[in-house]
Amino acid sequence: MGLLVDGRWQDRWYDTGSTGGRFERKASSFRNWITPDGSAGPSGEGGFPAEPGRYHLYVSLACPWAHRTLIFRRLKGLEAMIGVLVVHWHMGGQGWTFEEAPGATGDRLHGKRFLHEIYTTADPAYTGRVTVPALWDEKRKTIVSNESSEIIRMLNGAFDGVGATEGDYYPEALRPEIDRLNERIYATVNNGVYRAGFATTQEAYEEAVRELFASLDWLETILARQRYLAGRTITEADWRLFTTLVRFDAVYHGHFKCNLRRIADYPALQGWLRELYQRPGIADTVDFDHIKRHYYGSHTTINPTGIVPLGPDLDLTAPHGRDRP
Ligand SMILES: N[C@@H](CCC(=O)N[C@@H](CS)C(=O)NCC(=O)O)C(=O)O
Repeated sequence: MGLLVDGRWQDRWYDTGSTGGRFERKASSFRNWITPDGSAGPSGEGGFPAEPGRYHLYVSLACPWAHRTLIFRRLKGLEAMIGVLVVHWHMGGQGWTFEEAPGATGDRLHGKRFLHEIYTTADPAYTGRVTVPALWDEKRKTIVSNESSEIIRMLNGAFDGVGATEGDYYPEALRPEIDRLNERIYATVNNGVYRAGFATTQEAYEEAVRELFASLDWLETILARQRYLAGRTITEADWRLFTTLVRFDAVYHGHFKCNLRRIADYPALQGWLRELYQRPGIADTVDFDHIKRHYYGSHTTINPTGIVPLGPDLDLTAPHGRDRP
């Protein structure tokens, strides 16, 4: 685990010393947008038009943020238009690597050994963390974006004119509601599990866990009365929550000590989780082997032995019982 400083790799764990033991996630650095015609998006510069075959996603199958982008690539039928490169599940002293492993692809595009070499190809003087997902432009040889929340918006809309599957997961009419849901879910659930797991003081840990379970209780009440988070239609808000909850009982409950309750203890959340998991093509994007080995094996400050637990026995293929409008 480490980061790049002026284009040079340094092996360092997160610094929580200056923040009272709290883990604070840094903002992503590459913030350009693919748009239908290459005009500039909400941030960054223009020049990234939607073109089949031009862009590739660097992902880890373990990572919930990268998982969002794999799901949107599948939902929008972009498999033939956007390539995928999968890193090895272990994140060690050199960060993410392209070492061979079942389910990893290696760097078929550039033949690099480490993901940080992709970042320095994009920007030789890059300073910052080397994270997945990273959306690569093979034409301009740069990273378009390494911010998952923005990559899924691009995949949702930018390729519609060049043959993407129909479907809008961020429809105009529901945007205020989706934004409201995302805001709380990001802070207390998606990032909340990391704030709990990477906390280095009791106080910081407890604060994160209390907020996390208050949010899960709130989400349970929403999903007990309606099928999806924003109502009758599935939206981006559901998929963003899905990638955290599908990992919850397998890793966050044990490894990150988020153990007041399991998702299996929440009837509505569990049914909703199963329903999303059982949607066409989604189970193929979930790799529990990479997920468990990555978390338990890579975070040596939390789990020094690197032992990966055998359980739990998850049953995501059981009937979900949510066939109502
Ligand atoms: N805000 C980013 C976060 C991405 C992120 O933190 N990915 C993790 C893997 S789950 C990573 O690559 N971490 C490496 C590091 O922090 O050095 C996004 O949503 O795309």
